[in-house]
Amino acid sequence: MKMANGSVGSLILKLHDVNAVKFGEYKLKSGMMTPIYIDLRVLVSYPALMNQVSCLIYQRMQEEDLRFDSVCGVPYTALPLATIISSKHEFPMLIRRKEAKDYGTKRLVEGTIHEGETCLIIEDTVTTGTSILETAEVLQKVGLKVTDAIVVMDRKQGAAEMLASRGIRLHPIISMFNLLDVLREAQRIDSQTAQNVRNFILDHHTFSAKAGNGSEVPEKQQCVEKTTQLSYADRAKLSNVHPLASKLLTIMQEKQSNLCVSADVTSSEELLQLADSLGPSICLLKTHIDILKDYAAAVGHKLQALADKHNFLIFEDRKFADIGNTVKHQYEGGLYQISSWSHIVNAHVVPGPGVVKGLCAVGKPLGRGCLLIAQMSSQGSLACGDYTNAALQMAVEQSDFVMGFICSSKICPRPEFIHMTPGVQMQAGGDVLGQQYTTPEEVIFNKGSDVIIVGRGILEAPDRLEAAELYRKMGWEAYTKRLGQSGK
Ligand SMILES: O=c1ccn([C@@H]2O[C@H](COP(=O)(O)O)[C@@H](O)[C@H]2O)c(=O)[nH]1
Repeated sequence: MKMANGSVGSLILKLHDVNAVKFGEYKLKSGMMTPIYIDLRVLVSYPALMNQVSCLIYQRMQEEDLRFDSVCGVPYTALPLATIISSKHEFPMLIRRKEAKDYGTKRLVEGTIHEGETCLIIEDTVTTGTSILETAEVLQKVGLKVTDAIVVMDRKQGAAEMLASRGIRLHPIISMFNLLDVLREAQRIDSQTAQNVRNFILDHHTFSAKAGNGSEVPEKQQCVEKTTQLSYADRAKLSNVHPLASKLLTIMQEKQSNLCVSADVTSSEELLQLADSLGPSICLLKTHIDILKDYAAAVGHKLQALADKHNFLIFEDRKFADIGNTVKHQYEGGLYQISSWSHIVNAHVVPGPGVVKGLCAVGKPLGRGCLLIAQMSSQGSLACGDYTNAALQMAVEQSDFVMGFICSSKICPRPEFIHMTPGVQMQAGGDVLGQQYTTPEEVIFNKGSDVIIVGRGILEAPDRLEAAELYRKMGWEAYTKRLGQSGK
């Protein structure tokens, strides 16, 4: 959330005060049962709150520098919000009728329409995003463009992804996870309630990038997608899982380790010594081979031997980011010949799908896999929002080679994808160059990721092995807690 968390935080507490946020068992419009219900219809009874929400919406328009000619609230709850904003800031407003009149003008959109102009949609709450889409389609039918929508509350169940697939950017004021954090911090809810809701949200993502629609995922499919409660072992057996992802999940289960050590050292000897000593504690060894001052071809082969000896995989954090033809050469050739020794590599999605196609041409015949960088741990990272959604879509489209993501939290409901999170230390914080740290518990338990990537937290510890074991145990405990069982 770019906005000052203070004002959003105070709004969340006030919404809770007026019973606009309810915990219990509720049925959504779609029939889906939910442990949390957001009812912003009550806002009309609280004019001061209504004004606060409208101000935050306006603030968001300014921050995002949104360009539009008119606003339209999705009927009915967002109508008064759009009206206040329109009146206060003198933006022309349009009203979408839910049903056309059968007399008079029979219009579906009221107000003066100038074909080709852009209309900004305002909505109160989104789950799937279909209400926004329906309104957008009506506006588009009368010749308007819709590129953006602002929503007060995003339940984080797939609306942003669905709308992005239809060319509409979603700008939420409050996200579900933000709401849970604020209510939990203010002791309005207990940690168990927060976790139940979090798991529910993570497990009930409604957008299927392949289907490309906002319709809710059928109940049967949802069961398969309850990733946070599926064990690594169960996920390893899924029929559509990438063979290397299956191997990694099996290793994780066998070694009770979701720890990837980031071996950011500059001498080959130290790298190999690290791989040998920490090997029993880790599921994955991450390298930056180009920081070695003394690389020789033998290093890759020795790493492979250690990976076999200790049963871990190797992940060269090369972050490919060029056109397909170039990355092919970078992956298989040059000094490092990465494809010959590294099981996993990763890529930025900025070049488009060609980067994955290029890597796949080299890596797939060798049984290698690729992670897409959907988010980054560094402060001010641009890998967020639509960019993250684009990475997700690209992964789904090339899932024969893409096995997961580098991300800060679980971003995809599909259990065949592995989520790996860097920027992990025992305590939250950061370094002077913008790295941001969260704890193993936060990453695995709260954010639903699968693998913690730890570098300096281990490398700078007085006893690296002891530190690695500590991280392994913390990561594993967070995972078993998430599963709701111990030690499985
Ligand atoms: O978003 C990202 C992507 C990659 N990294 C890499 O992970 C390690 C983190 O090292 P620490 O010492 O634990 O900070 C490092 O190799 C980065 O290149 C990342 O940090 N964030």
